[in-house]
Amino acid sequence: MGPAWHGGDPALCTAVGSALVTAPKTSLTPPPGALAPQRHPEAPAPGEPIGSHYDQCFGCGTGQPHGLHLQARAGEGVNVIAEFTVTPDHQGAPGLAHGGVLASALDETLGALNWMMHVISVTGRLETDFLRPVPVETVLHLDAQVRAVDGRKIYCSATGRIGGPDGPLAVRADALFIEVKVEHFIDNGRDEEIRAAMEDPDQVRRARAFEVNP
Ligand SMILES: CCCCCCCCCCCC(=O)SCCNC(=O)CCNC(=O)[C@H](O)C(C)(C)COP(=O)(O)OP(=O)(O)OC[C@H]1O[C@@H](n2cnc3c(N)ncnc32)[C@H](O)[C@@H]1OP(=O)(O)O
Repeated sequence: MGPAWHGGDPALCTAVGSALVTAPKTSLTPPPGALAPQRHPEAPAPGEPIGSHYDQCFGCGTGQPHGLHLQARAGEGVNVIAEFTVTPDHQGAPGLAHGGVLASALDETLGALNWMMHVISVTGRLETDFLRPVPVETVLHLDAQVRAVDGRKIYCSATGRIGGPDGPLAVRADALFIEVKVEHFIDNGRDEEIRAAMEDPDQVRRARAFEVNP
């Protein structure tokens, strides 16, 4: 039997060895009817730090010893700004950051946009361009913004520059985040961590802040 083409369109499918990889269900370009993003009235003020959403998060958790310890701040629009210092723990090639770590930094910065809209969303798709090598001890200046919203789909982009906020572009990403309910985590997370999170008043407060979305 031949491959089942995605949506009947052969151009959307790629055969890789004996496996079949279907192209993404949605483009990263917002459709014509998509709406401009709205900054939530209770979003943090411009420049205000956006706290960690979970202290064990690899991207932003203060209690995560192996994490990136990214600290994002609210931007003026529906955007956030963050800095990430590449350490020897983050190497791929000698003296250079691992691409997956840089993608994580972009992903985490994009995730912090949740606070600007008071929406809980998770990464559905993340497309990353690596434009320059990023040496150890570099401070990567990250900027993420929402471009458009279409129902549960949040179209967003992020950049990482070296040497300063206006420095050379080293990495960039376009992403599609999908809005979810808090049950997404409760239903899918390992019981042990879910129980601990639900017994932590700070964690419950953070989850409730996300849920308020008039
Ligand atoms: C407490 C505070 C915590 C706050 C937590 C904040 C965390 C931030 C952390 C940083 C960000 C992360 O790393 S988050 C972790 C990494 N991501 C994940 O684990 C997500 C794993 N994936 C999933 O759970 C699922 O696939 C979802 C939730 C993304 C979507 O599933 P679903 O809810 O059933 O929705 P579904 O109908 O499939 O999709 C809805 C629409 O989106 C489109 N869509 C879905 N996936 C894709 C995709 N990959 N590429 C293109 N398009 C897609 C569909 O075509 C559809 O379009 P249409 O038909 O409507 O047009």
